[in-house]
Amino acid sequence: MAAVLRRGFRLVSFGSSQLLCGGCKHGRTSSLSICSTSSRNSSSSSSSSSSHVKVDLDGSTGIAVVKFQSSPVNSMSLDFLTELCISLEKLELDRSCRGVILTSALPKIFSAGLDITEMYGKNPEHYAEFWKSVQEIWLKVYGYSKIAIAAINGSSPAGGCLVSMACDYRIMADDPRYRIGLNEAQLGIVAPFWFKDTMVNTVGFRTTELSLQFGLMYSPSDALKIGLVDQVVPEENVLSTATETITKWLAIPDHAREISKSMMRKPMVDRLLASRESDIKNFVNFITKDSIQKSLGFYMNSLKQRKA
Ligand SMILES: CCCCC/C=C\C/C=C\C=C\CC(=O)SCCNC(=O)CCNC(=O)[C@H](O)C(C)(C)COP(=O)(O)OP(=O)(O)OC[C@H]1O[C@@H](n2cnc3c(N)ncnc32)[C@H](O)[C@@H]1OP(=O)(O)O
Repeated sequence: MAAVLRRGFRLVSFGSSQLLCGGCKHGRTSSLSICSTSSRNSSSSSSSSSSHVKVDLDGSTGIAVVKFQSSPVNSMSLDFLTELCISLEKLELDRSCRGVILTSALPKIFSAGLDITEMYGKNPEHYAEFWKSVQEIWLKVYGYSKIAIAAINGSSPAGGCLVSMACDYRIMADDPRYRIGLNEAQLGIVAPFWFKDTMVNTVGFRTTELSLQFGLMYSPSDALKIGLVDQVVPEENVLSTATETITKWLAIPDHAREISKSMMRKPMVDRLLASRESDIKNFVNFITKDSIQKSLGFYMNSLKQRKA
């Protein structure tokens, strides 16, 4: 595992094509992975669990279910992102896994997006490390060589929406109280170019333009209308529909699907890989501004007051 973690992003030759393969490099991975528990049975199915992520791999189907379990709202902290990245990397390297379903173990929430407390009141070094882990999860999911399906069984703002969009297919629960979208503008922050491009590639330019400027959050039925999700189903059917869907994808020869995916996504992945450092600098400059810190503080208070 340590060797896997030390390795950076690399290109794997596959016939005449090169596929993307990410590496999760946080430098703080070993202590996190030591905390995880895992078991493997005779049919090569396995389960593992760490504090934020639970993984069940069915060796007979090749399908892994990756559940977010970070109470109360699956906000994406540095630890959460690190664990998720390691789990996905392990599955990517596991020959018995052919596809993953990302979903939540918590009721009503897929993910509350990036953990705002990681972007508030900390020092620039922390912001840089955090942003690097955000880049890594996007690079990992968007450039994933295996099939990735989002089973969105709750609200999914901002970073939650980004991770969903980075998957190959999205199935959302039909509860009208749930919302999904890139709402950054409502927090007084700005989605960076790779968030924006991921959305453009999912729903098109005009819809993204309106969504980003207003920080729009969509109900499941509206998300379906604009193509932000591909299917809306009763909540109790989200996981079974995701399993049926991934089974259809599994009928396609892996190499043909992988190369097709890489052909579509590699230019965007390469763009971020080429500008990671400047993107981190932009983020740190932006997030350390007094006015932005003030907006985030105000937003966090409003979340707490809404509850009171
Ligand atoms: C031009 C240059 C550009 C450079 C780039 C610059 C900047 C880009 C920067 C950042 C991009 C960020 C993307 C993000 O993901 S930001 C996060 C956006 N997320 C949200 O807005 C979600 C906010 N949360 C909610 O709407 C609700 O909490 C939710 C619907 C998810 C759940 O509602 P519910 O009623 O069940 O639960 P609550 O009582 O509201 O929350 C419980 C508890 O959790 C805390 N919390 C909620 N969300 C977050 C979060 N994202 N991070 C941290 N903490 C969160 C909430 O405050 C409650 O805490 P407590 O009161 O119990 O202490």
